[in-house]
Amino acid sequence: MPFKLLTLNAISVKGLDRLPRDSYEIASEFSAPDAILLRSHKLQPTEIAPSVLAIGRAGAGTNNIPIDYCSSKGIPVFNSPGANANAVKELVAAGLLLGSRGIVEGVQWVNTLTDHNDKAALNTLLEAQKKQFKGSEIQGRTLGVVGLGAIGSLVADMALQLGMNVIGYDPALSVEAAWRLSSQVQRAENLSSLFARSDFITLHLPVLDSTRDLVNAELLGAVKPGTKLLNFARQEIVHEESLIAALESGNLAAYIADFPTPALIGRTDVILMPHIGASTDEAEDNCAIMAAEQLKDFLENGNIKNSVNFPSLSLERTAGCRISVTNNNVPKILGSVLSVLADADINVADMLNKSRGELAYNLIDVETCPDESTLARIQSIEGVVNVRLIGPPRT
Ligand SMILES: NC(=O)c1ccc[n+]([C@@H]2O[C@H](COP(=O)([O-])OP(=O)(O)OC[C@H]3O[C@@H](n4cnc5c(N)ncnc54)[C@H](O)[C@@H]3O)[C@@H](O)[C@H]2O)c1
Ligand SMILES: O=C(O)CC[C@@H](O)C(=O)O
Repeated sequence: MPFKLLTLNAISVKGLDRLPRDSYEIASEFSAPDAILLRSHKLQPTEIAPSVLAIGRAGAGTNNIPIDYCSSKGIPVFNSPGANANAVKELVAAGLLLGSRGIVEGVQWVNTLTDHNDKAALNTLLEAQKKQFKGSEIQGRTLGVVGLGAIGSLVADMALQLGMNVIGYDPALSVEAAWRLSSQVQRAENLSSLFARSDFITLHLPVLDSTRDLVNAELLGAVKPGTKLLNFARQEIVHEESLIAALESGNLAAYIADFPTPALIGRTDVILMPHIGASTDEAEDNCAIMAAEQLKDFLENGNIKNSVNFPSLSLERTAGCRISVTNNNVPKILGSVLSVLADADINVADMLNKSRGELAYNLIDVETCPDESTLARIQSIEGVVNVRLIGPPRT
């Protein structure tokens, strides 16, 4: 039986092509899909049918997915870390320039000059008026980067190459991200210090309970007059009322962001883009390919890579059947599962077990495929969230 993949956004064909159509049916409507692939669609628990085994997010942020609900049902959620980082980095470069030169206002003004048919007169007008659109250069200015993961580290490098000084803050920097980071990035001890020392501040962290409204009145009150804030992460990270107050006080000179809201649209001190940070051919392809391949390896082999709620785990296939078991991360459950297999005279050929937070996940390769009643006995063990029989390896 082919796997049924429900897509809830337009997904790049290059990604979908990683799923051979003899093994995968792909559609935007299914009553009982095996997996869901989406981008920014705000997924509600009621949209996740009991048949769903996994969810793939073609992108970085997973705040549009009810992660706790998925974990409670034993559904791994995958994302595509880094796959759209270059696209966002390039838009941040544009944001820095749009925030420091009169580009937006200048282009808008030029577009009003449609009735000026005389070239020489037009030129005289342009030369007389261009002083309105004067800006300043970013070279030599200080950029504060909040979050130094896939995007933040590329932005930091790009800013150094443009001759900026770069200060970074990331309290949970991974070892790999630290290796990627240039030694020229100065470390801020805390956010207040980064906000107080920067001419431009750019946000590259996820929205979590701990980061919602992180940029608040206190931090915005600490900025130097003329500071500009860039937000290509998520609107929820910035407390909107405090942002507007900081703009109105004149302390914060501009807000350049990828997340329009009714209160911000139309302000002259704000430049808003329609969430296009990842909207490039390359990023859409990269994200879709990564998400599709991760879903495929999970559906066909039970392996897990780049999940935001499950441990990473990959076990090379042996010839026979594989069972995956998700359980609460408490003692004795794995022992009970193995006892059920032993009672059914099923020999284990290989196995791997890992945990993350409150969940544990096991792959068990067996020499004979368990029948329905053996699987039902495993499912009935207290603390087992789900059990799945994964057929022999697909060729
Ligand atoms: N505008 C867009 O279209 C677009 C595209 C891609 C990503 N994003 C957003 O950007 C975010 C970052 O993406 P990424 O690919 O760099 O993710 P990432 O996971 O590689 O990096 C995020 C970094 O933020 C750090 N962090 C977490 N909490 C922090 C805090 N309180 N203060 C400072 N740093 C903190 C983490 O330690 C991590 O290093 C995503 O979660 C998403 O919301 C937006
Ligand atoms: O899919 C998109 O267009 C946006 C993705 C972006 O917000 C992300 O978090 O990766």
